[in-house]
Amino acid sequence: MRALVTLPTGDSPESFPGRSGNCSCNSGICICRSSMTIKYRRQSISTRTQTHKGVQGNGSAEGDIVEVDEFKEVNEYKEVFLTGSKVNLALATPSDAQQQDLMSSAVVKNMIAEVSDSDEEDARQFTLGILTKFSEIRRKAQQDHWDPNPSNKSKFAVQAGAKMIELKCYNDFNDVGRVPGVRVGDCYSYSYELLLLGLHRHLRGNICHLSSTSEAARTKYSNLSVVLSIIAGENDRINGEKLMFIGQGGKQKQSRAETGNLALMNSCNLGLPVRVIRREKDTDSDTGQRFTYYGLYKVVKYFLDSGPHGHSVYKFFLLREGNQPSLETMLPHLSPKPDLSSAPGILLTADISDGVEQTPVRVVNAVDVNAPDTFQYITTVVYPYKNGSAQLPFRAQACECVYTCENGVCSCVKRNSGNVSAYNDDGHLIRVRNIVYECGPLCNCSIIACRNRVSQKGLRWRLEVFRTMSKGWGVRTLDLIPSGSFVCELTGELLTSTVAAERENDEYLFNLDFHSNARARNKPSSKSSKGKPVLVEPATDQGSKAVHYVIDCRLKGNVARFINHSCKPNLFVQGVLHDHADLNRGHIMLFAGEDIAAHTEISYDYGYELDSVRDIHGNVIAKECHCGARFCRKRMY
Ligand SMILES: C[S@@+](CC[C@H](N)C(=O)[O-])C[C@H]1O[C@@H](n2cnc3c(N)ncnc32)[C@H](O)[C@@H]1O
Repeated sequence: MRALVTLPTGDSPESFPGRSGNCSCNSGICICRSSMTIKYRRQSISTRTQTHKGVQGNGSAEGDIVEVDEFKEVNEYKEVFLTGSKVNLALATPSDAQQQDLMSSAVVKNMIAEVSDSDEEDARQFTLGILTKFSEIRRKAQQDHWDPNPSNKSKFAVQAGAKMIELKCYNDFNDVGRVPGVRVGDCYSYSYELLLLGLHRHLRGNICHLSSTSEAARTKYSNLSVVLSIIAGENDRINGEKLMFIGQGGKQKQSRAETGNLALMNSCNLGLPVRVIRREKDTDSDTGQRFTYYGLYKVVKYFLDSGPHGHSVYKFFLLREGNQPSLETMLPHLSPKPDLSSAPGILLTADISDGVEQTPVRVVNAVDVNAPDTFQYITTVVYPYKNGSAQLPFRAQACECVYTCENGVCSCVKRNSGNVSAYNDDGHLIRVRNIVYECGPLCNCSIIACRNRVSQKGLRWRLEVFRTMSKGWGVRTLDLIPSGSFVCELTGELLTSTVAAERENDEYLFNLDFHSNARARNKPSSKSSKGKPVLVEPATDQGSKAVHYVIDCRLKGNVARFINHSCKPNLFVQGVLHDHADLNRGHIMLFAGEDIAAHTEISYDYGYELDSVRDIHGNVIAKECHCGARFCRKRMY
């Protein structure tokens, strides 16, 4: 069935659809089903407005650091899963007998917090909420105090981290075991992120431990200091399930059995799990490094050995615990050249684009024996042919800029509403617009250096097509994608709706709804359901008779053809013009609506209205939705 790609319907800041929650929005009308959802929606409005210039409707100026109540959504999750009675994360105080067990190295059960699926989902949302808020405050600080020196970027993280702590927007989970909401394979760029999530509570030290005088140590761990987490760096040898970790000290003198080393010895003797985070160099990361959560390990032995600085050091040998997602599937970079024959049913192809994309797109199946249907992989939209030539849309206007394009100078940038670029200096879309004008093939500026060409440079993030349990194929990201980043275009054959109606299979048809949006825009007095005026787009050079267009990506398409619908999507659609000027045929670009953790399925709202699909007799056709979102509508249409 044909999906209506939900296009932005106004330049009002609330139209950042990745966070639309329980609202279904179409053609400027949003229906929100509960007051709670409306509240969430309002919160996402206010957090997004941080990057806007001028005074917002709620009276807060653009430069304001977010107010405390904007963190309510995050803190509400926190209340539910951290302090609510539903989830018992805290271990009960052990009886004497239990303490004996602890002391005799018995495996401590319950250390991997047993959390139900729905509570885990709450915890996940809480976790992602923290990351999103942190990145929003950090980006805002960076934008306000622009500093061209990349090595100074960390100071904005420090400011943002301090602000998050001041606002009490962090996870205060402070115990041994798994942190709910954090998943194996999650990647981070900043040590502040680890701290705010409660994953590793030290900004510099590699061993994070509970002190022996802490409440938890006194009640659960026999007055012993025990380790919560360690960061394994370059000197530590990690081979998937096995880790040789070098303890503290050993630089100036022999390392001693104290502080972190002692806590690791205690964890070993008590048989307690330790969270392991791997630190690696990563040139793609803002900080030049990446932290990846590898899961829970147990210290199985320790010994004194010669260290890299000539003094003896304590070395700890750790083994990964069972019952955790396998590292091979969660961390594909562990096996850069996967051997297809050794993993039948898991890795089907290392690159479904067959080299056409600059970043390979893997296909994996851990569910059944199916493989994706064959299709032609294309990176740009294909236009229909008539009388032997492609029916190309109107020519785009071009700028005369030399090298790069700046606000107030470039004629393409100026075509955007407000006369300013839609992107910030990091190339993130600042907010959703009716349409974004980028520079194009006729422009004079440099294809590489121009900052107004964000969505035409192909795939940047590692995406993976995977077999879902109930939705066929889906797409997940293998990288953390920051909010506002361009993810991919939806390519396919561009057809008129009349031609598309004759196509047999309509599962991969996407309506381009620019026309109805344009109609809404042409009524200056029209109001969205929230009472905000819909902004009027400047007059366009499109023809008087608008045609409805549809993209069919079944036979020709790209990775976007596998992206599923969600009632709480993490992507949103932004129409972009760069190589032509026809508003009815804008490029369908997908952007991240929030920080998307690695290994998360990516999704957008297909935009169906319920009961809008009928058979030839007029009977409603319903299709179940399996997006699994907390407030799923239960039906796609
Ligand atoms: C464009 S395709 C998406 C990729 C598709 N899952 C596949 O296997 O190729 C759209 C189809 O995917 C399925 N789908 C997408 N999102 C879904 C959801 N939330 N619940 C159930 N099915 C979904 C529906 O069958 C829909 O018609």
